[in-house]
Amino acid sequence: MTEPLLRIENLILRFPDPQREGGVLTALDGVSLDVAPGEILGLVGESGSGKTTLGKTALRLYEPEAGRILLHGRDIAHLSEASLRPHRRAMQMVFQDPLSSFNPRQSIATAIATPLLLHRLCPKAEVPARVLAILEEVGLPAAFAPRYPHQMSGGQLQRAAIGRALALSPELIVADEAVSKLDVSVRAQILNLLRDVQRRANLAMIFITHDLHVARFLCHRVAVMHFGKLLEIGPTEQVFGHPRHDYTKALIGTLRRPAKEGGDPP
Ligand SMILES: Nc1ncnc2c1ncn2[C@@H]1O[C@H](COP(=O)(O)OP(=O)(O)OP(=O)(O)O)[C@@H](O)[C@H]1O
Repeated sequence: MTEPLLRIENLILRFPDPQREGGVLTALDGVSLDVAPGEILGLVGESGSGKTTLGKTALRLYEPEAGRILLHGRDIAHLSEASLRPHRRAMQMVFQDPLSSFNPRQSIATAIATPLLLHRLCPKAEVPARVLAILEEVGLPAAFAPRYPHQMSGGQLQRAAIGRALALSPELIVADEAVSKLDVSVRAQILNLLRDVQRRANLAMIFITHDLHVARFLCHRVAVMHFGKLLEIGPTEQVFGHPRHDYTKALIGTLRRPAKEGGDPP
């Protein structure tokens, strides 16, 4: 078996409970999983089940209370910010709302160039050409380079956000509801783009979604979360075709029901 790129063991993370003074809310309750190089792992489950918290903790945007986060076998769960720095480049996140993930006063070219310069990934003189190559990779013509975030559509901005993450040649991307705010017509294009770039770069991806159609389309394996626990994990067709838990069965049952009028499109 391939060495996992990322191995998560018994992660526990609690937040203060806003409903009960002094109370805590267990967002991650002993979660363990592996992500192989080049694998897309879907994280599904209802709102509040802990998907985003797990994605952010895997990237060490949160520090877990207990458990291990092994990146290439090295435990990064409790590293200091300074010790984490060399690992940060390898792990990138793409968020749901691309507009709020860009600085409104920075052009797209600057937004992509800044991390390239910060991480000294290419000589300064080559940065403009590298930015254009990245834009092309994500399907944006060079004319977009000088544009500002408010001058672009949601789909175009999400392309730029994917480009900005790819610029750092990461090994793992956590995509958190990366297509759920986009128009249905654009959603398929961005999903195809994610799949193409993932294949080209043999990237590993944790793809967080509440949309089971999307998970089925994109992911090699799927993990189902419920109240901070990982209920089941397996190859996508196995989880969808032969769910083990009643909760997963119920969740998947909703796939077969027609979409409610006015509800989210598939
Ligand atoms: N920064 C935070 N501070 C306090 N509580 C939080 C924080 N982030 C998440 N929580 C709580 O932790 C639990 C898990 O939230 P999380 O956002 O990880 O779930 P999710 O499955 O990603 O939900 P959604 O699909 O709505 O984004 C929820 O009860 C949430 O209210």
